[in-house]
Amino acid sequence: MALTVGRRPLPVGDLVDRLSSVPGREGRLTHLEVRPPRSAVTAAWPAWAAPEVVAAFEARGVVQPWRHQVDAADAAHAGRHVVLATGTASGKSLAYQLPALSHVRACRGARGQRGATVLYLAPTKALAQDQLAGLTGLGLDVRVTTHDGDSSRDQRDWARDHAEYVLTNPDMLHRSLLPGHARWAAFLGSLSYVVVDECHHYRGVFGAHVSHVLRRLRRICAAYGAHPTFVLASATVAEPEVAAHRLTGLDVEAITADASPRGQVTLALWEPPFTSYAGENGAPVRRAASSETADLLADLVAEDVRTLAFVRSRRGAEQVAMTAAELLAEVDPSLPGRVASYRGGYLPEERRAIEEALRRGDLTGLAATNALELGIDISGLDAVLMAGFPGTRAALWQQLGRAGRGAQDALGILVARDDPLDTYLVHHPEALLGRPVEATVFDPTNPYVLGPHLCAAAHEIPLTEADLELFGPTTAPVLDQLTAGGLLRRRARGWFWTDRRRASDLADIRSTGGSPVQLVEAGTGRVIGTVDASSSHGTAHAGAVYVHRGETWLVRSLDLEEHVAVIERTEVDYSTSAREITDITVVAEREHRDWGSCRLSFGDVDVSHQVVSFLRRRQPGGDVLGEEPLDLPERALRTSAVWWTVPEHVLAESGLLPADLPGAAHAAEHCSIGLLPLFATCDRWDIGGVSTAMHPDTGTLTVFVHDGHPGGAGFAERGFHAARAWLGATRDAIVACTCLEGCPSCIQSPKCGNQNNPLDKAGAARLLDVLLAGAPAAER
Ligand SMILES: Nc1ncnc2c1ncn2[C@@H]1O[C@H](COP(=O)(O)OP(=O)(O)OP(=O)(O)O)[C@@H](O)[C@H]1O
Repeated sequence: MALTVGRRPLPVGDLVDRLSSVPGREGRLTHLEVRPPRSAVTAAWPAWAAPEVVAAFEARGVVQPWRHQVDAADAAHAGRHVVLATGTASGKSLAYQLPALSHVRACRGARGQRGATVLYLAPTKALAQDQLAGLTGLGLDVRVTTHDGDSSRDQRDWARDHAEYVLTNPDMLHRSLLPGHARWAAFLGSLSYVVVDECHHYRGVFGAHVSHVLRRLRRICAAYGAHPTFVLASATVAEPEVAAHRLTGLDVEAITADASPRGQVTLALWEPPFTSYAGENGAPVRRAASSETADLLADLVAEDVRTLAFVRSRRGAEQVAMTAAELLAEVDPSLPGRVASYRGGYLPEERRAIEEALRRGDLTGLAATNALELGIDISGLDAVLMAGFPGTRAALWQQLGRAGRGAQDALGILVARDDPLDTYLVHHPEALLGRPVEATVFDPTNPYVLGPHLCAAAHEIPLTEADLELFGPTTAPVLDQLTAGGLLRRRARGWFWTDRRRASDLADIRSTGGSPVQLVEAGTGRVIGTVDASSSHGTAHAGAVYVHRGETWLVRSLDLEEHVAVIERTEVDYSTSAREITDITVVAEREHRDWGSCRLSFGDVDVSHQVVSFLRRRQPGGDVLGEEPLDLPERALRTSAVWWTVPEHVLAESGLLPADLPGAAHAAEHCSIGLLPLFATCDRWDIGGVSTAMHPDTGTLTVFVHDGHPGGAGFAERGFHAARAWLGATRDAIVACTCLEGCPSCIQSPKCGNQNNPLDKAGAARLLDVLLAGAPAAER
């Protein structure tokens, strides 16, 4: 029932009362969900487990394993592929470490020679480091090491020639182990287990890439006579058998009954109040989730509650930490030093130092982006703040799981951002809490993803007809395209890679869009941080304001060829936001449904984007101070989209005036983009949209929502299949919003290229009514 804070137990209920009863905070708490504690169900250690491995776990405080750990370990030991989908801190590591370590030791030669090997894959380097610490902490004589971009040549050689247990990531598998398989033959030929940890992370385009990397791994292992057992783990994956099958191509058994003990988990839903500022077009504006989170963070740190605040953007994380520190300084000058920020783009040593300070308890509060999200075992945290819904219910539980590990109680507060999705969720807790986490969405047949992996596979070992099944139903046509394009050569024995380049370089599995842009200090040449290539036009253009660890920098110039932006320290009272224009053409409709006279379609589109200018906005407040043009190249994208059209005669009968149509379509598009993350496992920034009262390709009013990745990521397709529920929720969100003309909680979008103009709230509701009137009552 109580958080342990210092030596004094602090009941979570009292804490929430204290936070919400501060004068002026009335009405902010919209829902309080309390999940009761649960006690453990244990089982006996399996008879096959090596006694010394059991003893090592016992020495670490595991008196008896939990039921699900034994079930999963038994399945893996018997050679059955298994996915363990139980909660955070439910001891998933033990479930695969027990069979893996037992097997490695059992297969040793008489003189200790390596007999069996294990490959552990994590989506981040930090998580692999964490596993390494856990494994070495067992004190067993097993040769274990990490293999990642930071490993030295000696470490890599040792891993290949001697290690029994290698901890790495899909990127290294793709770029190093698989292309260099001949050197790794002994390791891969004795591979018995492949562990895919945090497997829910492999979604969207990244998921599709990793599914092919794993198929390439299976193929190379088979060539060396190995058929490893796959163990997948995730605290937050829906339909685990389906997701695991799609990821590995194998039949996988799911273990989902969590037998670990859990403390009480309390989740508060919190909505910031309206401010006195007027937003774009005079809209009422709520207080920023980051400002509200900074207040709560300061309150919790002042109470000595160890708190992690997850903030969506890098800039937001900086701002939350800075503001909380300023607020704390007013209470006690010793407190500001107990708060810090953490995000991608910091140098690795800075990140390690902050993680360490949080572990040691030198820091009480940390504002972080999801760079800290995955599985990093920082225990003893009491509370997690989320400045904005983290995009998926899976990520929400994952972030909340950072608090209260073990049987300790935990508090989470989700602070709504001023957007349609968050507003909808804090007022519809059942949409957030009453449903299982969403299925991971990705599309392994995407030719933009499959093609480069087929080239990489052919480079590893020439492809034959027998490989077609492994890579899925679109393999044959994609191979034909690659052959016609001269990338592969067809010979009697199969498909060969004959190019001089490394085929694995063709696949950018993290979709970074190329090399990151380095932010270099003018004068000294010191690298301050990095920005992904894909976001560089919008955030590192000349004139952009960039915040790094509380310091403000101004971008002097951006060199896209050299991937360098030159920046200088400055103090300014404004922020910048880029404006982008987007155009779309239909390439092919793949599927459609008739909704009365309206039509819902899914297919391929060409999207072009260009950042054309940027706005300076006064901070605080956000008033526009001015706009400056930019000369940046257009970027083209062939991707998937879902779109809907309303024919002219329906519009004529709808009561909507022709002049209202652009604003109605635009508003419906914004709100539907805002809500798609509830139905597809994506976030708002993974998708984009275009709307028009008259599109040349359809001849009528059309609203498009498209994936933001080449070849599509599966999100728009999901929207097409869940269209009835998705567009119904869109309509409801617009109608339920209490604003008059539209606001960020319903139809205004923070990434609108047109400064949210025109928007017509009532028109959007009418348009969606007309569209939904023809929709079938029930759809999957
Ligand atoms: N049967 C057990 N009894 C007691 N403690 C256990 C047991 N199994 C594991 N633990 C401990 O529980 C903690 C969490 O384990 P672990 O990190 O493997 O969880 P996890 O399920 O992988 O968590 P996450 O999903 O958050 O990464 C560890 O400190 C581990 O030593």
